[in-house]
Amino acid sequence: MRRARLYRYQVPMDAGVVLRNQRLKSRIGLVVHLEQDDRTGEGEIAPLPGFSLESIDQAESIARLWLTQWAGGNEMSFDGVPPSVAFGLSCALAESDGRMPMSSCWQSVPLCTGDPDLLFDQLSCLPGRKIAKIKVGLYEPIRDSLLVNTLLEALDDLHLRLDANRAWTPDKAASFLRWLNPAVIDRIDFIEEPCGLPTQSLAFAAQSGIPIAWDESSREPGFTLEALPGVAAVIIKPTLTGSLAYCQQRIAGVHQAGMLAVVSSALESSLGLGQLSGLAQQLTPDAPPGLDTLSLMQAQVVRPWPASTLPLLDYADLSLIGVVES
Ligand SMILES: O=C(O)CCC(=O)c1ccccc1C(=O)O
Ligand SMILES: [Mg+2]
Repeated sequence: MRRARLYRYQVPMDAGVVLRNQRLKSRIGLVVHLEQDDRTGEGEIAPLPGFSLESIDQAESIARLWLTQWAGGNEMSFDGVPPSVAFGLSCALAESDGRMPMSSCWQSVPLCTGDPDLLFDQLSCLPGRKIAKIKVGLYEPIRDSLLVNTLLEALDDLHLRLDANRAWTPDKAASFLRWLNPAVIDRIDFIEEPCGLPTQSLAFAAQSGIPIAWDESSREPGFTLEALPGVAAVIIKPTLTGSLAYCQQRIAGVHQAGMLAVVSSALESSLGLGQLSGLAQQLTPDAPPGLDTLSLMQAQVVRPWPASTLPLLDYADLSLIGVVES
């Protein structure tokens, strides 16, 4: 017996969540619940506006077609299925086949908003190497340098990941560097996409000695996985990448090229974040994932993230939008 249920959730976001210059008022996604005889599996399909090429409505109709075929007993593939749909469906399938790693540590690199006291609290919960992430490039570069200096000078075992999301011109990147304390530079693990163009980011890495990581670039056509000088890591956002098998293959490729693969959130709900946590534990044990985005939402969905105090939406709180069975 195969049965699939498809649900839609809508969760309000915190007022300040802006993605690519567009305010994200609420997060809309799908939850798929599969049953195969006595085994079940769940997955989340949540295309991210401004990042995913597929819309939520397109994702929904493709998921429906796929699930109808699956429930009819067909052997299924993810060829041509958009990334968010392929990722969510493949996670649900892997769970129902017992192939999905379950999270046991629920770890994430904390996203630091600039309040050092808050960061100290978050870091005290992290076992092992102290590492946090800061978004840069939103204000003047000097403000970013001074914040990085302050945090790294205050905590001598802290390491930082920075994320500029391509915000800097080469001039701005240079002024960031000018105000940075040279003594703390070696505790910046990497900066994601400092400049508008990949070639400018590579030049920044060479000039500054700060390793860079590819995020946006790694999902652009024509990108090749190679460890260019100064490139330390590749960010993998599974919802923007594809099926579980494809993400695994991608991560293996990053490792083979000699770089760090870092699993990261595309603002999934607590359900998807929990699965990403388990995947990261299994596939990238040496690189703590970037999953600290749940606090941008006002509720959790179906499965709780243990440390979160947000209210939990149950299946009864979601809209059931489809059931297919064999
Ligand atoms: O990577 C993380 O630590 C958090 C996730 C994150 O930064 C992010 C989440 C959604 C869309 C874009 C981004 C980004 O990399 O800027
Ligand atoms: Mg980024």
